[in-house]
Amino acid sequence: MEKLKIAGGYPLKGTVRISGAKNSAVALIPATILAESPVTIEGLPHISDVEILKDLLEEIGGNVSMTDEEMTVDPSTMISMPLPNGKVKKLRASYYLMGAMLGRFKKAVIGLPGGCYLGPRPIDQHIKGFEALGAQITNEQGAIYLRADELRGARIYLDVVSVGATINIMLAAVRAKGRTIIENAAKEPEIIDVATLLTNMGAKIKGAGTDVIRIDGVETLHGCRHTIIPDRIEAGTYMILGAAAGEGVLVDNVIPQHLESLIAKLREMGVRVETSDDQVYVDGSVNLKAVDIKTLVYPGFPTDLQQPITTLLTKAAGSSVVTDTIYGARFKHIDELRRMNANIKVEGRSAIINGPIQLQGAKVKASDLRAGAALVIAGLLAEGITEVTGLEHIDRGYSNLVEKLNGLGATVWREALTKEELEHLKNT
Ligand SMILES: CC(=O)N[C@H]1[C@@H](OP(=O)(O)OP(=O)(O)OC[C@H]2O[C@@H](n3ccc(=O)[nH]c3=O)[C@H](O)[C@@H]2O)O[C@H](CO)[C@@H](O)[C@@H]1O
Ligand SMILES: C=C(OP(=O)(O)O)C(=O)O
Repeated sequence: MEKLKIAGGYPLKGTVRISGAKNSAVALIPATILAESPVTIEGLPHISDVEILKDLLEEIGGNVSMTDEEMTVDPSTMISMPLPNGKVKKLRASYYLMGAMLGRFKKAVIGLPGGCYLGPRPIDQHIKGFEALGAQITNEQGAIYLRADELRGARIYLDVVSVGATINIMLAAVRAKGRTIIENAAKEPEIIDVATLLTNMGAKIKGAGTDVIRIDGVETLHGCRHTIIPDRIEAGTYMILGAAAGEGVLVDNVIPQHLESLIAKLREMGVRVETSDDQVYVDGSVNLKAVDIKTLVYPGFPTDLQQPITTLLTKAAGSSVVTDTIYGARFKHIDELRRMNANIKVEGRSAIINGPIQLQGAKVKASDLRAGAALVIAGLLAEGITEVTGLEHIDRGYSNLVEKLNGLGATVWREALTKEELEHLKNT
């Protein structure tokens, strides 16, 4: 096991290229199960979630080859192998295997998913959707059993706007008989990306990216080639980093429209942000103003950037309130930021940040993926050396992090944990 060491205080400058979107990749890879000939996905990020999903597709008999950022999946040899335990537990998105395997095989057994602990992460809306399509579902000893004699299109109203449920229902419905209508659907760019792949595979989907999606089921789907969208959360993280410690950071391979809520907030704080077709330039060498932020479904401010922007707000003059309406317990990073001298308190679903404060290097632990991003930004801003453990979370979602940061002029490196540190981590 390793830790990340960061020598803080160096100004960041230069260009960083954004990788393919994790939250698309984790749905696109399971979606390949639905085809009957090889599917190639280009531009995948180097992250552990992609590796684990590749292994899971192989476990169910798929033939998967991967070269750098390109994965080709031949799903023709796959079988409906039960996956009650093991790697499915390692990531939240293994729940997309439910929709994809149900669509292709009309049955699936999938262990209840893991992923970052952000408070309760129910899947009742996914289950409601599958049931509406005609599946019988039981929960036995921590695994979900799904079976259908046939899947029939249905009208499904989501009680909460959920990215996961929207995609999962779409995956099952593309091979159901007749028309499915998902109402109150989520509108995130990753949903459009998955719908684009499915459409290239021969599915008939209209309305992805709006709150009503219509799907006309088809008998079979075929292989195709698909290029993934850039990761708006990775891009947002580097934009925040540029605003925190940057003297001109150019974020390349990004769709600026996906980040309008963040761009608006950075400008409100006084940061200079310029956009072009596929780049965003951020100059943070200004005095920052406090702002209030509320996370919302897309196109609102993303919950996945709530933790990183909290670190930036420690540098802003005044009192900022950050409220997470999606995951109200996504505040595990706050105690760690306090250890670094931040003045933040949590009240209910909100963090109240008082600044400006000079952060100090410390030994901190990432409890989840975006907490990790928040602590890395803090380390870059802090005086002295910061050591971040819990890298297994960061590795789920940030492709080539050390190389990208050092490319911007940071001094960051990975080091093996000592025996004492390993022992200490086991006991905390
Ligand atoms: C709307 C939103 O911001 N979604 C984010 C959420 O997606 P993720 O897919 O995890 O969450 P959903 O979009 O599915 O859920 C949104 C909200 O609905 C609730 N819910 C969801 C499904 C369900 O069956 N029942 C239910 O009550 C969740 O608890 C949550 O409060 O986290 C991902 C990883 O951090 C982000 O990439 C997504 O952008
Ligand atoms: C929490 C995240 O991922 P997951 O839902 O896959 O745990 C995230 O992408 O911020």
